[in-house]
Amino acid sequence: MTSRALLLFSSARGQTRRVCRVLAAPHAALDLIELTPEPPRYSGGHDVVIFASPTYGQGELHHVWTTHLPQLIQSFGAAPPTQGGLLVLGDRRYHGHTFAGAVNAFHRHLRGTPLAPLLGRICVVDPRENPAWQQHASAWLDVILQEGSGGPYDDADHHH
Ligand SMILES: Cc1cc2nc3c(=O)[nH]c(=O)nc-3n(C[C@H](O)[C@H](O)[C@H](O)COP(=O)(O)O)c2cc1C
Repeated sequence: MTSRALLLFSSARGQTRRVCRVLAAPHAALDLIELTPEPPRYSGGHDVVIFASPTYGQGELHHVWTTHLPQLIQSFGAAPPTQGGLLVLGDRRYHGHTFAGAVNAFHRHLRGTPLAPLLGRICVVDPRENPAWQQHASAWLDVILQEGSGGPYDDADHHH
């Protein structure tokens, strides 16, 4: 049985949407779902769960996450994912003091919950400043998806 992975993202101006689409494109077993102001209806069935948010409001999560995280934690907590991670977008050039502050916000919300393991794999992306963001974030995603499939970490090495 193949395991399914979920990349749940929000985006106010389209950058996080673009990044998530690019990252998800090569992975057929990765469901890409956008979190919107409407209450999310999570149906379950994912072994791997990744949350992605841009940073807004002086180092905070995008408001859609702040609104829905408590309910999402409950929904996912019933059958917590075995693997996961967090993807955070920020802008170091114009928001240096609060750069990628959504990471801290995710920490405040998820620590002590069944989704706390997501805090173990965090990827920060600043596409304007780092032209190599795709390489960096794809490698991060590959590690999570490989772990989720239950295969040994260095399995790929044996196929070359
Ligand atoms: C009003 C506003 C506030 C922002 N605040 C921060 C911030 O505090 N820290 C940060 O790193 N980036 C901040 N950003 C940058 C966004 O996180 C970045 O542009 C991101 O790519 C936007 O993603 P989106 O297009 O998916 O909404 C801010 C952007 C805007 C427009």
